[in-house]
Amino acid sequence: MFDLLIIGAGPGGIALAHHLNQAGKKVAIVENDKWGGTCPNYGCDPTKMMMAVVEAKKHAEWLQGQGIVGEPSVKWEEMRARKLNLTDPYEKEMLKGLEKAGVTTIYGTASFNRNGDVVINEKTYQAKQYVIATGSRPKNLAIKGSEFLKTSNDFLALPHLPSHMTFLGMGPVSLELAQLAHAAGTEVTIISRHEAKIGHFDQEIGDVFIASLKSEGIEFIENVSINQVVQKDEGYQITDSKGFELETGLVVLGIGRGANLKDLALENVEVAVNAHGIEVDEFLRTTHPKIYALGDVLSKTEGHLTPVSSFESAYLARLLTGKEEKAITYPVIPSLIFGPTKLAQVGRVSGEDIKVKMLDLTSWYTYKRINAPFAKIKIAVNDRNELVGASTVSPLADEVINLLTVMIQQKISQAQAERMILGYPTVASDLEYYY
Ligand SMILES: Cc1cc2nc3c(=O)[nH]c(=O)nc-3n(C[C@H](O)[C@H](O)[C@H](O)COP(=O)(O)OP(=O)(O)OC[C@H]3O[C@@H](n4cnc5c(N)ncnc54)[C@H](O)[C@@H]3O)c2cc1C
Ligand SMILES: NC(=O)c1ccc[n+]([C@@H]2O[C@H](COP(=O)([O-])OP(=O)(O)OC[C@H]3O[C@@H](n4cnc5c(N)ncnc54)[C@H](O)[C@@H]3O)[C@@H](O)[C@H]2O)c1
Repeated sequence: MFDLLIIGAGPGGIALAHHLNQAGKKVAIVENDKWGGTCPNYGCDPTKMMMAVVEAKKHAEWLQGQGIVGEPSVKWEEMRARKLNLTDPYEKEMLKGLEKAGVTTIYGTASFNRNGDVVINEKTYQAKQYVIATGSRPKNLAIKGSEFLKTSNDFLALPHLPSHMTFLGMGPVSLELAQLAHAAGTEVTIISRHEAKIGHFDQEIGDVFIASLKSEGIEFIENVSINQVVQKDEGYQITDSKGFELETGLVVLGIGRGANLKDLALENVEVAVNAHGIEVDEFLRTTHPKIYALGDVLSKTEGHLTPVSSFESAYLARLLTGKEEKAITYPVIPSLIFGPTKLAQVGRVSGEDIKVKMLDLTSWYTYKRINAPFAKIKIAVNDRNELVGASTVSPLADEVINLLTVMIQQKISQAQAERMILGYPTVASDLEYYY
């Protein structure tokens, strides 16, 4: 009998396995695909490894005629080979790490039986407690020809790109993958079923991000709901019910992800789920007394992101080893969309009780240095002049948003920011001038 059996070896499940193993618990972890889960195999890591190439190209282009001679170009096949060499070994390293630490690893699909035990490859396993960390999978569209639609996993596995590609949806998956394809020479169209608006991001700042992609030549089509995909000689024809038609080499889905529940047989253990995933209370407990859940598989508003899964696994490790008694409370969580120009947001940037200002940063030294064409920030402070939120778009938005996240979390006011000395010239040395 194990102390704990974890289903799903993504960032959430693996971190929890290590935490509890180090605490002396007898831990088993089950995986039915790649050890490490979505982030290192199909998500964050491979996409950002490729994005580094696209960023390098753009940074060189921005300095063309100012010292840079010649225009670099991106080759999909080489960029993909780099990803294969650098991120594909993660899977084996993750498995080795678990085995070396003494965690029992089981390869197979886990499901619960009516006794509340877990069955894997027809063998039954028992544990004192179970954690479901099965993550999510891409949603498909229920339309005619949906079998021709590709997922983000399929996109990353393409040996070559067609001359034109279409991305459905306007979330981070479409907006990031579209940039990879476009930089490698493919014409790209992004189709939104509504007006172009990026999820929860501030509309004004989001519009600047969209403008940056449009300036590259990425096409945006709004208010179109595709209802049919038909195979053609050299690709596909997609249509809607109002007469829209587009011929394209490939159609990639970026319309969100749904919780991975299908193999778990949760009906046998009466774990409550809704349309967005598993329901848990503020201690990450499901409706079954021995079963907890964490990560992307949860129905939650905090964001389905790697650091959120990791945060939940650290909390659960403390809870299950008696080091934590309180309910989980999340800190402010930044969200990002990557590219040579990045979009990032944290906290609140609208509301009656806060002061909000917009700064155009393109003339600031930090951005002039790299000749960035798009750089803006919206900053919100409360009546004590403490930062409560920010939304920003620039090539350095990833670094800026993390610094601002720390400042919001620590409730740092302008007076306190002025008393710090930070390296110059960097994004950090701009911080005190944002207030
Ligand atoms: C293209 C893309 C880019 C992304 N980029 C970023 C980014 O830049 N930053 C960021 O923070 N997040 C990003 N994400 C999101 C991030 O990958 C996820 O939030 C993160 O992987 C969630 O971790 P998890 O452990 O909850 O689940 P997962 O990583 O999904 O792991 C769950 C694991 O459980 C396994 N599993 C499922 N069912 C069973 C079963 N019945 N039995 C056994 N095993 C099972 C699955 O095979 C999987 O390996 C991206 C996602 C995608 C798709
Ligand atoms: N940089 C990052 O942090 C990053 C990068 C990639 C993915 N992710 C994570 O991966 C997950 C999936 O991302 P995503 O972009 O696929 O999903 P998303 O939910 O963020 O965005 C989905 C988009 O598709 C649209 N949409 C939904 N249903 C549709 C339909 N039936 N027809 C047409 N359009 C539809 C939505 O309006 C939205 O614009 C998210 O949790 C995201 O946080 C994060």
